[in-house]
Amino acid sequence: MPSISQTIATLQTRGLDLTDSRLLLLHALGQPRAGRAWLLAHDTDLVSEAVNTSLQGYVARRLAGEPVAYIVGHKEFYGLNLQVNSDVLVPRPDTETLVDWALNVLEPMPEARVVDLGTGSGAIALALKSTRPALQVEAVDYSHAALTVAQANAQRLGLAVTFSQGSWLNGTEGVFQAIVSNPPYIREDDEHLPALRFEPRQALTAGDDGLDDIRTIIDQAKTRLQTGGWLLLEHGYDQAADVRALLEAAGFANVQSRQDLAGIERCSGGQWTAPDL
Ligand SMILES: C[S@@+](CC[C@H](N)C(=O)[O-])C[C@H]1O[C@@H](n2cnc3c(N)ncnc32)[C@H](O)[C@@H]1O
Repeated sequence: MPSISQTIATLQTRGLDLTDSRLLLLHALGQPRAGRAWLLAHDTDLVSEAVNTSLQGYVARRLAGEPVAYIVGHKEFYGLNLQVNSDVLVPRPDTETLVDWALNVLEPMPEARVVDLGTGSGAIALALKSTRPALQVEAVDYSHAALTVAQANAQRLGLAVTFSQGSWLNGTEGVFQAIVSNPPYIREDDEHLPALRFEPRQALTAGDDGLDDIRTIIDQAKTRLQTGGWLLLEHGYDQAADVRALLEAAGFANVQSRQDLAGIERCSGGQWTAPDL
């Protein structure tokens, strides 16, 4: 029987990166909460035949392109361990930029009412609530299946977020101090879609230019933000100028963008200062 360190080395020779190799092995070993330190402390332990059989199944799925988060059933986002399945987008590290920006604009308003549109696994809403417990956080998704995942994450983490089903702001009532969303923004003919085939299509695409949902959200937000309230949107790597133009055309002020971890403008937003329409 091979040891843990030998098994990880073998997985890497088969084309898996080190992080995925460790995550899949921990999953096969029934140690979902353990990490690199646990593996190092047990590096000479032997991997049983039964564990290895499970592991080979996981490796085959990963090599076929399935995200490792779906195989192991969880993903870390903003320091939270979120459970995920194929009903929700796998939360991306880049989306933490949007959370940082929202927390920044909400700094003077610790008890603000804020909504996360298209919450998926609940990632953004739960990150906001866990960092600022006094915020009144709501979250909407069109997908019942996604809401089931998000609600389970909220319950497990003990975070009081209000979830509702609906289409963008139609799932909510009243006005907000901030509206935050990572909506679908990929073009229907985008060449990268095949690589994302394991994730729900309704989480990914938004019309010919990828901006259909962003247009809808901007239009709805105009009557659902308190004066001075912020609309903050994640978008594609080449959409910042278009999203800023849409926000400005809709009457938003202080329109600006934020860069992701790779230095690319991936979030844009503005403040609603015009009179209600
Ligand atoms: C890109 S995913 C973002 C998921 C999560 N917020 C995140 O950042 O990981 C977009 C989400 O929007 C949801 N969605 C798509 N159309 C919607 C609509 N009309 N109203 C509300 N949510 C919608 C999808 O179900 C999906 O969960």
